[in-house]
Amino acid sequence: MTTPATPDIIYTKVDEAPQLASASLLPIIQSFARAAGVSVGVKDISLAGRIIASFPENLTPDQRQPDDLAELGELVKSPGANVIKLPNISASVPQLVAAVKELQAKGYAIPTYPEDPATDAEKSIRARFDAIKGSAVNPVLREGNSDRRAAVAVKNYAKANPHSMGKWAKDSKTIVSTMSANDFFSNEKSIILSSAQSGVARIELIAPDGGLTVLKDGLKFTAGTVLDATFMSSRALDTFLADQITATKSAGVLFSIHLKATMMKVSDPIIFGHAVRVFLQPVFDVYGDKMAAAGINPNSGLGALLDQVALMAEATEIMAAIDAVMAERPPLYMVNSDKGITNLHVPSDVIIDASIPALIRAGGKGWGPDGKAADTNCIIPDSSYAPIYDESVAYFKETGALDPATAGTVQNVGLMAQKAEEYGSHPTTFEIPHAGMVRIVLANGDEVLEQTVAAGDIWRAASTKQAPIEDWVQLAISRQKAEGCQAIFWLDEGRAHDAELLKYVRPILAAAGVADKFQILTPRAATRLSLETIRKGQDSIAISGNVLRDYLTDLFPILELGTSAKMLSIVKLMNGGGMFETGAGGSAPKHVQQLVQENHLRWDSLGEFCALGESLKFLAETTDNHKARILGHAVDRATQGVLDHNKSPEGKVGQTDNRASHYFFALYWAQALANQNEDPVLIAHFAPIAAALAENEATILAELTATEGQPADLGGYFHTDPQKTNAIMRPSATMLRILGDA
Ligand SMILES: NC(=O)C1=CN([C@@H]2O[C@H](COP(=O)(O)OP(=O)(O)OC[C@H]3O[C@@H](n4cnc5c(N)ncnc54)[C@H](OP(=O)(O)O)[C@@H]3O)[C@@H](O)[C@H]2O)C=CC1
Ligand SMILES: O=C(O)CCC(=O)C(=O)O
Ligand SMILES: [Mg+2]
Repeated sequence: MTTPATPDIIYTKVDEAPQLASASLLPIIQSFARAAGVSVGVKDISLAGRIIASFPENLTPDQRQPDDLAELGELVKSPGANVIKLPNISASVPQLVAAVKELQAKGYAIPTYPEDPATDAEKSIRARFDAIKGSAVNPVLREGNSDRRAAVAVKNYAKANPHSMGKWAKDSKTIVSTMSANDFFSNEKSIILSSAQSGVARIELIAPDGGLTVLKDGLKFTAGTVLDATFMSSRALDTFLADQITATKSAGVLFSIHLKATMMKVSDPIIFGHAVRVFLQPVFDVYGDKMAAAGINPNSGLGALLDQVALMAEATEIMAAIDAVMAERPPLYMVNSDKGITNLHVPSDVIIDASIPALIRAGGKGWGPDGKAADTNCIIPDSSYAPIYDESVAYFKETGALDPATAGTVQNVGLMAQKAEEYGSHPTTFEIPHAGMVRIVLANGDEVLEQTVAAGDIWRAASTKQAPIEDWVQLAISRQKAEGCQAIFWLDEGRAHDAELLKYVRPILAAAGVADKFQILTPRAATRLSLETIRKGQDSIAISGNVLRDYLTDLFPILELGTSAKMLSIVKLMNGGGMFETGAGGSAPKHVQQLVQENHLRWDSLGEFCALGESLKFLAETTDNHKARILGHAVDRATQGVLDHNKSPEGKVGQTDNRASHYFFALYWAQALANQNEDPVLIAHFAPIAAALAENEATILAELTATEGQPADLGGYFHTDPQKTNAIMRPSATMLRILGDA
């Protein structure tokens, strides 16, 4: 038996809006690529696909599917990798439970998610679900550091067509609140491992009576790794949250908590659970035991809590107690005020990297329960990165909103390779079961990074390997050289982890003779300087660790471009391949709701266009395929065409939507291929296609929009029906015929 050859380019099947967009765009890409002898394959990394792949023994042979994520995880380590990665769902428990329910209803005998696994069988099922939960995809694929920026054409378009910005009032009551002690930032310790210390290590918790619990065994560390350990005190967290409830109420603003329960999939759902519990403290004081016995876990959010309380014998009594407490509390920042969905309903609804920039873009306003915009207390318990938002809020209060028509740009070079800083993985985060001392015991017996902890504290270790750090600094040097602009390492010498990173950064810059081209500033100071720089119309490169990479590549794009969906996001894989992430944002669940209600998809595929162009040019470079190069340059011209002619999707029925935007992309792409003069075969192939697409514009657009305004049936949410999705996303028979797909 022969194994099929790996396609030249791998496109990813994901979820929600980007997957709907792919149902329209990918066949266009495949049809164009085929003409140039380039194959584009698909790997399924959707939440439903990953669940199905995890339980083969429960499924019939035709329901089973291979573990595409594992295959891709291997592929990205090979020099030939060329992957276009779209944003996928990083599932919270409520999303995971909903996806399983949908699959079960479709006849897939997937086990139910065990909230409280008791038997060995349940524990093993739970372990499989835990591997699917949270940011389970990106950390596996990101075998390289991150280069995210707005393509020049995209930035110029944003300047010429500035998006709306809310006004900042000098007396805005919006603030950022964070802990001042006993959090991850203040408790952090960090070391660089020597070669004697490398090898197998374990994490132990020692009780005051000497009893020893091994929290984790069999860890493997390489020499040169930066290893950190820190913890957040649960008692300090609860006191902080209770104080914030009081302070928010007296300030008369909205209460909001901003976390990253997806990437920080162990620590942040626990912190979120503390917020739910402290907000409803009087209810938990009276009914906590009964609620726990009914299987309620506040970490899953207020939404799940209310659903489960409704099933309890004491439902009426407890609901009345909840209503009474809520009436006394400050108003909550809302996810959807029409539907009564609060900030505390679902741990993954409010995701810090997107939520705070959206609020800053709106002039410091969040949505309240009355459906009106209001000033907000943005609560970010850990103080490691809260200063960037605090400083942004302070800066805009002082100087007014940024003007996207004149602002320069902040690009990002992010330390991301090989799960740097454990962002997105977290095999070494624990909710501490009893008081004692946690320490890491290294291969040579050294006991390091000791922390004294109490029951309930959230302790975590994070490691960052030497090779990715060195690669990141080199990437920063080459990006600064290419741009010639300001470049800042966002590192705080006073923070344990950053101080260790600087032990690598400074000598590499000095050896390359470029130390004078870079500044090293704390995140707060770097925020201020970068905002001042772009306000003057100049550019800056933010060189940051993994968490700030995530935060900054939403913050600046949302201010400069209106959304991070338009970003160019390149992952230069360390073993030589390339991964091209589309945009820097997520999977826009709101866009799916709109499609289902009125068959209009406002997802903008500009991120996909940018990634596709880069992927084709990279293929041309690595395989010396000149047709791929022509195809790639033509993609850039098509993207420019979509921008120049204002053919990006807009929000309302009757305006251009995703499908119509793809028609124009195909038209401009075909025209660019017909009008080049390097490859006659491509000209001969694409000239008639370009002509037919242009001649039939009115017919195609009419076919694409015929059912706009009416509800659309996708036959599912997490696992949509392929035929139904195809019918909705490719409704133009004329276009299918021209592309040879009918
Ligand atoms: N790389 C990845 O795989 C990532 C995955 N995620 C996942 O995505 C999901 C949703 O995350 P969330 O934080 O809500 O953020 P999203 O980025 O999905 O959505 C925030 C808002 O940004 C706008 N937006 C995002 N992408 C586009 C686009 N292509 N075109 C137009 N507008 C866009 C939309 O605004 P409007 O409503 O105004 O149109 C949207 O409501 C989660 O499951 C999360 O885990 C999140 C980040 C990255
Ligand atoms: O993987 C995730 O959950 C989100 C990733 C993300 O937000 C980013 O990398 O910008
Ligand atoms: Mg992000």
